Amino acid sequence: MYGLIQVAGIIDQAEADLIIEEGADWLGFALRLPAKNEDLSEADAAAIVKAIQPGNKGVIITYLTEADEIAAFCAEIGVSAIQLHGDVTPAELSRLRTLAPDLYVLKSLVVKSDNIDELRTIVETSAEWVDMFITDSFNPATGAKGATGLTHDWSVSAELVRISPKPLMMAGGLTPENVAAAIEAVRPAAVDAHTGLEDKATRRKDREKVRVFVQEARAAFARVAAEDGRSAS
Ligand SMILES: O=C(O)c1ccccc1NCC(=O)[C@H](O)[C@H](O)COP(=O)(O)O
Repeated sequence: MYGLIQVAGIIDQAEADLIIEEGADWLGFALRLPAKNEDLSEADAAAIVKAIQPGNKGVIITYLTEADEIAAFCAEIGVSAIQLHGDVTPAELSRLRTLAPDLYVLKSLVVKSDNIDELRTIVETSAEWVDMFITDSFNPATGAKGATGLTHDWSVSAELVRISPKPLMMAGGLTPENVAAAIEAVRPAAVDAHTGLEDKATRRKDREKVRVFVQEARAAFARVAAEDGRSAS
């Protein structure tokens, strides 16, 4: 899987439609967060997921950590992919693989100023049960691990791409302006953005920002694929 584009933080059906119309692949729904500050209800997320056509995919983004609860929640919402942002142990990831063998599992690697060794260990101990890793940014001021709008040290993401046996999605402060440089520097299999695609006043996705983000990402993936002698999906 190479050249995938995810847009996260879907608020409603109109936003999901806009993102698909502008060419993104996967839609991320942030649900069951620790701060309980979800942007939409679980019922609304389930209805949007149900309407997604083959070729696109709905992904739950969550802090759940228990395999039984994760598998049951995915079945309830009707998704076939989950992005785990909490501290899920390798044992729970292994149990999740047994409980839901067809579920596509993304595991976050939250980059801080000094935690590369910890992230390397997560990759080594979890890769067997993960389909894709996602690097993201930590905000030391708030403790937030996602939707921070902050970039992190891209050399850390690039190192994780090099050592991971599984593909890596890159996130954290990506925008239409920096996504091409990020893909060229880090060489991830996929990219994800949330706040960098929002209109600052309304906090809703801005069609032009989504359009340019997708165009810039697709062009950069194609350039990197050509350089590396592989084909972009
Ligand atoms: O998207 C959220 O609302 C969210 C909330 C809490 C944890 C993670 C969350 N999202 C994970 C993502 O995939 C975001 O798109 C990613 O953090 C990038 O966000 P941004 O830096 O705003 O582009």
